[in-house]
Amino acid sequence: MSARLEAEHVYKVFGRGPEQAVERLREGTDREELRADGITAAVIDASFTVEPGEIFVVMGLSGSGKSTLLRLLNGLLEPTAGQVRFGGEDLTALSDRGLREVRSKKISMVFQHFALFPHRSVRDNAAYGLEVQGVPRAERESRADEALALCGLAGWEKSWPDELSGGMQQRVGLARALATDADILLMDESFSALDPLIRRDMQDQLLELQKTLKKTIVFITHDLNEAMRLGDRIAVMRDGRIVQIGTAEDILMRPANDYVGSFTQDVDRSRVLTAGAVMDRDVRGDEADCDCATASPDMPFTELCALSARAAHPVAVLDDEKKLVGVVPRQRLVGFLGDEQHAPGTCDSPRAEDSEEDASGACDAPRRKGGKKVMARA
Ligand SMILES: Nc1ncnc2c1ncn2[C@@H]1O[C@H](COP(=O)(O)OP(=O)(O)OP(=O)(O)O)[C@@H](O)[C@H]1O
Repeated sequence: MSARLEAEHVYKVFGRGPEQAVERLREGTDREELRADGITAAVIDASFTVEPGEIFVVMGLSGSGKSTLLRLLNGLLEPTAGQVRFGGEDLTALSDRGLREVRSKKISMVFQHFALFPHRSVRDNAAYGLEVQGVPRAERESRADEALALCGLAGWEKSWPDELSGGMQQRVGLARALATDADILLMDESFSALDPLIRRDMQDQLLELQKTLKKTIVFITHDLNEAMRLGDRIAVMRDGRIVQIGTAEDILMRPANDYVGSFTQDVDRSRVLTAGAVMDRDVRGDEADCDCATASPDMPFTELCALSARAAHPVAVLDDEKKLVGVVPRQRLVGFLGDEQHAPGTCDSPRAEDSEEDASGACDAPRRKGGKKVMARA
């Protein structure tokens, strides 16, 4: 069973007088002023909740505080102020023994450099966390083999790490984390050392595994594309502070400030946006009621484009109960592919209505409400 992970007003300050430094930060002193005094505010007032089964990505440039935050979450570092709770239990209040217990049984880490033992077989590497827990050999080997199979490594159990490619070695790292059946997976730049194609493959594998495992995952990365691909939600860090928490669409379409906006400029929007994000929600009730193909809110942008190209009118977006929740005129799709952060403006020209229909095949709409055509409103 996964558990909720909560950080509440967490600070981590390195250097002399950390508690006083936190007070100064609370009073408005900025990080640079503290740095001039030889004090580093690595994490400043971080608050968030990671829900069970969620992939929560922490994204930021080098030095923004990601790794420190991760070490606070797994109890390797103690916060200077604030609380980290895991399944409701305050990690900061645990004894050393209690903390070790939580760390070995409930939290698993996957690192960037695979941290495999070269003189242990793949199976023994995958079983390492269980060995630390004192699980008997036969059980740990069968659990390790199961985890390896989940990660696509069935048949490699007896191999040595150096017989495996980088991507496969990282799969062993992932299998080791999964074998312990920990509730929380903390992944620190886990795929950053891999070639782009293998990295993408690992991202797919993680997303696929997560569909059934539903772990609580915190994934650290400096790559926004990776963050957007993996994260149910993304926290963007800058200079120790979390400057925005949101879905990929929130970050892309409603960046909290120019800093976040500047990150999103190179993002391939077509990979991130969905029908729900781009649709016009202002449905008026005079939309087509025909047999043309419709979209669901989570339909990927590229699929929506294909649908729109075949449609004679704006694509209707229906929810699970087949209720109309929005429409997507073709012009709107084009607008969202640019770097505009807002929906395209309204056009009052009566000719706009015709242009969409002219550009594509006819709709044989047998049932148009009140005999009206679908209106292109954007
Ligand atoms: N043990 C420490 N003692 C002093 N300063 C530290 C310590 N650990 C981290 N820092 C400082 O805290 C700040 C945040 O570092 P952190 O490693 O958390 O950033 P990061 O975003 O993970 O960067 P990177 O992606 O390069 O690992 C940096 O200025 C770093 O120098």
